Amino acid sequence: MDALAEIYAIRVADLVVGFGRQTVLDHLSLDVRRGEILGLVGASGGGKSVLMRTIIGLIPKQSGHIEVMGHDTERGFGRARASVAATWGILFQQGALFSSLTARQNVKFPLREMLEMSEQLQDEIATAKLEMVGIAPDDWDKYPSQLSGGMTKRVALARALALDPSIVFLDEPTSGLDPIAAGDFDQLIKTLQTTLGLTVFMVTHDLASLNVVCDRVAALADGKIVAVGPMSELLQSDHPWVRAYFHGKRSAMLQPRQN
Ligand SMILES: Nc1ncnc2c1ncn2[C@@H]1O[C@H](COP(=O)(O)OP(=O)(O)OP(=O)(O)O)[C@@H](O)[C@H]1O
Repeated sequence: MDALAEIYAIRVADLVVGFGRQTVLDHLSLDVRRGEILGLVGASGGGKSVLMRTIIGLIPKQSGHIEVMGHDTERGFGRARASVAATWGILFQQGALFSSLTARQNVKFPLREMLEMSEQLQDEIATAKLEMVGIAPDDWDKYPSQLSGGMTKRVALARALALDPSIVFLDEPTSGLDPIAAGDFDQLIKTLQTTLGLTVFMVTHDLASLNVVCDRVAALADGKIVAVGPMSELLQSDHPWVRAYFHGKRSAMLQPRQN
């Protein structure tokens, strides 16, 4: 493995992705360091989900280069591709739990699909993951419709962690949660980063999450990453979109009002 692959979990270089005549990502480059929590911000419809989905291979790229944990994601299908895919877990925007399966069965699902192991071992791993994300035993056999929004996100996170990935992709993990539940979820992500050494790639509009949990923040505008660095640096950025995002009317509302 080359020296850069030891530093970076994800390397995206000169990536172009589009649909028909629309170019969404226009020669975009971004490196995500191993073990960091990277927050991705950008305008609605700006291409954050497209970037995430292209990295994990759900959307084809037109050109450019993507490497995950030192592997070119394009090279080799079958076994090699499966081993790359097993290095990440994904929490989609809508939680996306299977509604006909209980919390525990949802977490068992990837174990059953990807590994050969006894039912008992699947149960043990699933319950360990549910405990890790703070779901109490009374809730393990509930169906998604019986769980709160915050619990659903936690179960979805437990499922994303089922195969012990080294990277997790989170698409707006705190959307729809009240500020207390969102703060608890942020804390959980931070704890998992430190205890498991996870690399976290997180799309979010949540200013508090960006400020509290992200080691670095990347801003996507006009199909490119226009600024990347710790939040303190992003706040100093001269880029017009980044300035508008962090210093616009809504973020100003976070400051106490001067009467
Ligand atoms: N499968 C697809 N086919 C065609 N167009 C698509 C597809 N997926 C996304 N797009 C288009 O790509 C653009 C970027 O969408 P994307 O979902 O990445 O935005 P986003 O930055 O995640 O927005 P939001 O913050 O609102 O979730 C949009 O114009 C969208 O319509």
